[in-house]
Amino acid sequence: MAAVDLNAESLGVPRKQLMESSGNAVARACRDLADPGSTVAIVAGRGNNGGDALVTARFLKAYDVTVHLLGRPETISTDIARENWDALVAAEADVRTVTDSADLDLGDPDVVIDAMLGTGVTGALREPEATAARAINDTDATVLAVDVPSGVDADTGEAEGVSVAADHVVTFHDDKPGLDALDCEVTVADIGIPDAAELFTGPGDLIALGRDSQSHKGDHGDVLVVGGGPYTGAPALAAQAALRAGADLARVAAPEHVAREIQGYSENLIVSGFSGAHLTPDHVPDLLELAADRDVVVFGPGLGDADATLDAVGSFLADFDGTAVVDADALQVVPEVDTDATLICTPHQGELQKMGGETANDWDARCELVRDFAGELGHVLLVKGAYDIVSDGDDVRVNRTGNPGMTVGGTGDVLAGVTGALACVLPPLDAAAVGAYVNGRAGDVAVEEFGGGLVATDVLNRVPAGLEVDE
Ligand SMILES: NC(=O)C1=CN([C@@H]2O[C@H](COP(=O)(O)OP(=O)(O)OC[C@H]3O[C@@H](n4cnc5c(N)ncnc54)[C@H](O)[C@@H]3O)[C@@H](O)[C@H]2O)[C@@H](O)CC1
Ligand SMILES: [K+]
Repeated sequence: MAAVDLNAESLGVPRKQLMESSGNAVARACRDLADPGSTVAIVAGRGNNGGDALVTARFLKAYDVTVHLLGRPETISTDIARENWDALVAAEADVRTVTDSADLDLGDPDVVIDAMLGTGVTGALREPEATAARAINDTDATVLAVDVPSGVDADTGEAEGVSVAADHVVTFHDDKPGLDALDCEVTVADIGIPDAAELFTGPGDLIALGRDSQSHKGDHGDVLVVGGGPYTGAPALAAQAALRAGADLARVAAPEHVAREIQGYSENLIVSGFSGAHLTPDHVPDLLELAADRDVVVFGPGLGDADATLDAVGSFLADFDGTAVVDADALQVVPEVDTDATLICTPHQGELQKMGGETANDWDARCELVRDFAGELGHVLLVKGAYDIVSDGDDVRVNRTGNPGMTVGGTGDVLAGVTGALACVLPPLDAAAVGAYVNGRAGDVAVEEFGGGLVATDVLNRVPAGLEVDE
């Protein structure tokens, strides 16, 4: 939800606007439950759940409303909730602060609006919320909960201690799985979050990458790039991109002549050479062994399409059961392979067609075709284009970052490496979507700097900027 929020904000729909819609939706539900003139007690916590109900208070002019804030106003935890509190105070609404739960006096209201805690709850209710929950449950009032009954876990429907027993819940944007288990009426309110905030990748998608300050070397991934043969730069680009995207280690396995050259490019990479000019089935047992201890393998950059190479790709994938990003010539092998591996395939339109995938001019149809084909393959697809389409056969995400300057050779290798690094720390669909987003953003930063004439290393070196969360 935090990701969707930030994406909505980047689309011009800020959180405070969502809070206004949420509060309004709760007021609507309250009007359905009680006639004008009824008494309404709002019990508000200090987070955004409370903030929603502070908005509700403004929308219930025809009712006799009292707001009980649990805690001192200075401890309200978000700016938008505090602004809504200040607005009630400025308007001389009937507001009270409760610092000692023993002082909470709800009276005998017709409706209690429970806005103590929503999705931000952790663990059992503390004081004064626990006592307040009992007080709410002890009234004869109809209890209307905001988003989730306070104390209840929105995902499981369970509570660690006391929780509010609600008659009705107005929940926002989407059904919460935990609410199905409760004995109360649930209304899902549309609060104006654009569908685009979920379909299109955005800054919110980077939240999942937040690093733990206690993290150790190796926590962020060890990536193996298998590539090179007719092309030498591609595997080096992919491996360096993996490092730029946060992997702790990047290794390359390539034919000896490529391995020697790569070692010359970058001291940051670990390189293993194998005999001959290109990959052949003879190399597969060693590669499988090398791959077994890695988090993710990026397979394909610069491998070429010699028959023996494609045979080797097939036999590698047939025996591999880890996670791999498959790119370039290796892609055409995927539809024929029966594998237990988790694959993220990164074709452009031409490669998609070579794999047997179809495309359409109509945008929606194109997304549907990618979803169906991903489902058929049983793997994640990231189809590159002006808009990148990502699907696991179920969900579809679309990425709009990037620019025409990125059609230059090598940017696809950078994307494969970035996606490989992200697949070490994110589920495959997210890794593909965030990979496309970050790679495109890196290209956007590069084009802003150079104006045009981009080369792949420009994009590669701006991957860290692509990963930066805007404040
Ligand atoms: N897109 C969204 O996510 C939207 C969310 N909205 C509202 O925002 C809510 C989430 O807001 P927040 O993230 O601020 O979280 P909450 O308001 O649910 O709770 C946060 C507060 O609860 C305290 N707290 C946590 N666990 C506690 C416990 N066991 N006992 C006592 N206090 C505890 C925290 O210290 C913090 O002050 C949603 O439930 C919803 O009502 C809406 O404003 C609209 C949009
Ligand atoms: K609540």
